[in-house]
Amino acid sequence: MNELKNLPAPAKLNLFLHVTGRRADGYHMLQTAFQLIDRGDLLHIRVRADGQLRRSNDIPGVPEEQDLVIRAARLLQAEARRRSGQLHGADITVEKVLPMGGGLGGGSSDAATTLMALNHLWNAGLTRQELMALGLPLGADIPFFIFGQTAFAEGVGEALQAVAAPDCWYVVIEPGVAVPTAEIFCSPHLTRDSSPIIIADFSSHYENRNDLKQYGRNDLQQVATSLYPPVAKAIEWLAAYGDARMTGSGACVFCAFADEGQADAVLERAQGVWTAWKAKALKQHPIFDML
Ligand SMILES: C[C@@](CO)(OP(=O)(O)O)[C@H](O)COP(=O)(O)OP(=O)(O)OC[C@H]1O[C@@H](n2ccc(N)nc2=O)[C@H](O)[C@@H]1O
Ligand SMILES: Nc1ncnc2c1ncn2[C@@H]1O[C@H](COP(=O)(O)OP(=O)(O)O)[C@@H](O)[C@H]1O
Repeated sequence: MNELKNLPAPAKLNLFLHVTGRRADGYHMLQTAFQLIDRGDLLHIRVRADGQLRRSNDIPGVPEEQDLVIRAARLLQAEARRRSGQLHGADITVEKVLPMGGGLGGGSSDAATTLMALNHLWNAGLTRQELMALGLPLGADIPFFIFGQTAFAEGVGEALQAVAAPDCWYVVIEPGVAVPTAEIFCSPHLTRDSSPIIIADFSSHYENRNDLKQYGRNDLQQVATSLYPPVAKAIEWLAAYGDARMTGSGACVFCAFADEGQADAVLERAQGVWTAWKAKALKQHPIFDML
């Protein structure tokens, strides 16, 4: 096999996100729950015999050399060469569906899908753990996408444990602004001292409830909403239907619904007001069934 088409790179939602401290290097310690959803980018990959790595399409605002997909492929190419002596190449097409700077982890998910697919196509033989470690320096969310199940995460997001979360639908609003992650973490107004929780608190919250009131909060939300008023407006609008909150460092906002019909009803009201869509919670990364 030398080609894989329609490879899924699903989005994530941060069901809650607490900032518990700051490391000496300035990076923030987090506790979060990552949820995969059934909306995402699509990748097409074809192996090249000449050892070159190329992106086959243009992504406005993301030059080829900065694309996380190409950077991830280069890391794996070097590691595979170290192990087998062979120089592999590929052409990679990325069909972007997810907004950039949306807190949906699109770039990280594209990179994770690239690592998993190329490991398979090149027969590079890295374990899942090795792929997670390879991806981490490119983005803290990449290990989660390779882990591929709903997860409780600590550290900067790389210490992962599988957890059960509600089987539900989400309505997601794209407020129409891109929020740079660094700007939120740099803010002097950011709360950085949330008390650490234990994983059982998160799990029992969902076990003991019939409603979909979400666990904890997103500590990045206050800073993001004060810098980006459309994010605040989207939360305010969606909060009429449930517990609305921001994912990651924003800008996207989401709310959980027990069934698809409820999500459809909210989407109908959003028409003409917001760019919004629904997505189902995924139990597992859809690429696992393809490789
Ligand atoms: C906030 C989260 C939550 O899932 O997701 P997004 O909203 O970006 O999707 C992630 O932790 C995003 O991690 P990552 O993807 O590595 O963030 P980057 O955009 O590379 O980080 C940009 C900058 O934000 C700061 N940063 C990032 C993560 C972190 N735990 N502490 C930080 O202080 C650093 O200054 C870093 O240089
Ligand atoms: N393949 C890619 N897709 C999206 N963004 C990318 C990609 N490669 C690099 N980037 C850069 O990463 C930034 C963050 O994008 P993204 O991961 O989509 O958002 P977020 O981190 O808010 O979830 C973008 O603004 C862009 O500059």
